[in-house]
Amino acid sequence: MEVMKHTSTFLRPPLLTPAADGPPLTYALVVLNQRLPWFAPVLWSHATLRVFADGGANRVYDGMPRLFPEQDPLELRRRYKPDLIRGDMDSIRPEVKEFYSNLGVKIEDMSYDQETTDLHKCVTFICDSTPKMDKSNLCILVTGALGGRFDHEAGNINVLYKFSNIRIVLLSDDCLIQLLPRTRCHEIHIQSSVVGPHCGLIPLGAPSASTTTTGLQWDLTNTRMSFGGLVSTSNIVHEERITVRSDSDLLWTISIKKDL
Ligand SMILES: Nc1ncnc2c1ncn2[C@@H]1O[C@H](COP(=O)(O)OP(=O)(O)OP(=O)(O)O)[C@@H](O)[C@H]1O
Ligand SMILES: Cc1ncc(C[n+]2csc(CCO)c2C)c(N)n1
Repeated sequence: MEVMKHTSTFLRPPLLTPAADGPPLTYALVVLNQRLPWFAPVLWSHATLRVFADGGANRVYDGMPRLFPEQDPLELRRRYKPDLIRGDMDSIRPEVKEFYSNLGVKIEDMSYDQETTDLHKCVTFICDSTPKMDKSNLCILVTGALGGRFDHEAGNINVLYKFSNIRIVLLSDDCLIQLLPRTRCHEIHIQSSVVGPHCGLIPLGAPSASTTTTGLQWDLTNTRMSFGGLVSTSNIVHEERITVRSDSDLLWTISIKKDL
């Protein structure tokens, strides 16, 4: 079975990122409508495509001047200009919409679609603008995806399952989540300066009859996992390299260090 490697190098400034830490990935950033994390500028500098989901535009407009209080707010807002604003446009403020529109940013009102979330709409755009052969190197980073309203959180996690062939990382201030598809063996390289030690493995889509891990304090060996049975929470990374193999798709979560 093919090995899929995972790293969190996107949380370190690009200049500090070692070249051979993992597969060379192309990053896209989606900003959702929750408070901008303080490491958003680092994610921004890794990304080659940046999309604001509806009210996510307000969060960058308000949040960047808050993160850099000594800098000119107008200059900051011009610098952190997205490639697209997409969504059903019920949350972006009129003056924010006007500001980005005047900068020439395309603003796509998709209010005709009340079946899919704004995150789904943004991920669809990123996939559509990435050539098929490059999709295996694509990694979509999503800020504001966790915490807050539980229906939104569940909807955001559902996007991981809907696009299970794409690397998508959901981020909050405190942790990140990604899907480990059952079709691969997984090697997770821990950058202990930015993530850990708390982690978890969660069989959210379906129970697992057999999951095996290495590198964790509480490793699993052909273990059954399910809701109502065992779910691995508050586990601890013990080694720099974690391996996971399962007969079911699993959610991997790891804490983000407070002071990177
Ligand atoms: N509290 C939250 N927790 C997690 N994700 C959120 C939260 N609020 C917004 N999001 C994410 O940001 C996206 C954009 O949110 P926004 O509020 O702009 O539009 P919306 O989806 O129409 O929300 P609402 O249901 O509040 O009208 C949402 O689709 C969701 O993915
Ligand atoms: C069963 C069901 N539940 C909720 C919605 C509502 N909804 C789901 S995604 C979305 C867009 C949010 O920007 C909205 C309004 C629906 N369509 N179907």
